[in-house]
Amino acid sequence: MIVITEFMDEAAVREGLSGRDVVYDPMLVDKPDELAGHLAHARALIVRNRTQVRPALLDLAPHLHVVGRLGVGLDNIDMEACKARGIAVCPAMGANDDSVAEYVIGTAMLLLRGAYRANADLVAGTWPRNRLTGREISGKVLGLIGFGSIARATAQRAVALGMTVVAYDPFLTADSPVWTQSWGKVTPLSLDDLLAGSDVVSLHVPLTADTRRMIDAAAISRMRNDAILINAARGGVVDEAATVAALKSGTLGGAALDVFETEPLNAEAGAAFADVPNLVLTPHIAGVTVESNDRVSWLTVRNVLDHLEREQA
Ligand SMILES: O=C(O)[C@H](O)COP(=O)(O)O
Repeated sequence: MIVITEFMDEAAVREGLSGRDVVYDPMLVDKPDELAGHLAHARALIVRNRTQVRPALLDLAPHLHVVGRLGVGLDNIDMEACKARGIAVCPAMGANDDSVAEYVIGTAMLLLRGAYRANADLVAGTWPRNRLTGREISGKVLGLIGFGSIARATAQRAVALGMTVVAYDPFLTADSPVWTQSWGKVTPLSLDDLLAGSDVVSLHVPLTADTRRMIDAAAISRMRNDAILINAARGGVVDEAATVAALKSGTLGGAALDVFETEPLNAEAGAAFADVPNLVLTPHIAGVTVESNDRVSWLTVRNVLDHLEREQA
């Protein structure tokens, strides 16, 4: 049986998994008893970021061979526990790169320009033309924290728009070939230099013990007062309270937060973000577009079926 606990492209389920024994319920993640019943028969499990694939879940799935991840973040999956039980984990590598890259560029342009802030004024009949003289993205410095494939897709777009791109990635040496791409160069920098010199800082790191709260009040204080911070990586990498405080005091120019320490953000946690200036909030959709959902879903179907077929051979 293939058990799918969160939403995916329905055509990929219907056509890609036709003839298979499949349980597909986009809300199954929120029905633990039902999920436990299905896990007893599961040979494959397909999840997004909410299903916690921890030992407690794995104990309920004695026949599990493979976990298909409809995305690339693996912080909801205990990789060691899966490895110890011989369960393969297949992330949808590369399939949502373009979606996240477009989100980063889109929110950077939106926040630099400030052009979204006029509706109430225009409706009220005022004409705040001078106040809304925003900034261009061309000529600005984009600082990428982490330089994996999503960051590279973002850098390519930024270079095409006339930005200078710098990046901090402790896993890459200064002589790595990745800094010179066919579309241009990216300059490796220390984290401090990147924070101090970037107009837009975007995060592209997984959530680990090393990256938790890496953008805290001290890191934000190193950034320019007019800088834009974009977190489409994972909540927990950015200190939310420090970001809100900096936006309110004007020591940070703007922020786009797509991911949060607690997801889904409930009304109580959400209240902390009410009336914060120059803040764009989105519900973890940077990696989810119509197109990426299609790519991610079909890639995951292929990954899971390939794995099950290899096991049977
Ligand atoms: O990790 C990812 O790739 C993104 O967060 C998208 O995955 P999700 O749809 O499971 O959130």
